Amino acid sequence: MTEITFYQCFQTNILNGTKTITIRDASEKDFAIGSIVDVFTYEQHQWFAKIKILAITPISYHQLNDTHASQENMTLPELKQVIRDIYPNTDQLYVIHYQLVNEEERCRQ
Ligand SMILES: CC(=O)Nc1ccn([C@@H]2O[C@H](CO)[C@@H](O)[C@H]2O)c(=O)n1
Repeated sequence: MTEITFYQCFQTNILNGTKTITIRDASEKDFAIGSIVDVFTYEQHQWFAKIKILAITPISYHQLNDTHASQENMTLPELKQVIRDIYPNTDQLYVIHYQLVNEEERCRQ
């Protein structure tokens, strides 16, 4: 998998580095660790960044804690609500840690 989409409302937090994880279901758990992935908005499919996949860790919904919330730049209740809205019937989730790839790093490829 070489691309990922995010809801447009998260674009600012991804670009300013305050959101450093995303939590997805099994359909999006198969990124290669260390790979660089193009990031698009979900709504318009507009490219806005490249990220490097650092780690992918299984987690169940009830294990979500304040650390995950702060890595999402949300409160825990906000995060749990967002995840329930996106994945209403899924308990098995995956935390994807990523790092924004800047221009310099991109040119070193
Ligand atoms: C657009 C699409 O296909 N799917 C998703 C799925 C999740 N997310 C965000 O990841 C975090 C945890 O789920 C929260 O910040 C979510 O809003 C997203 O932006 N887009």
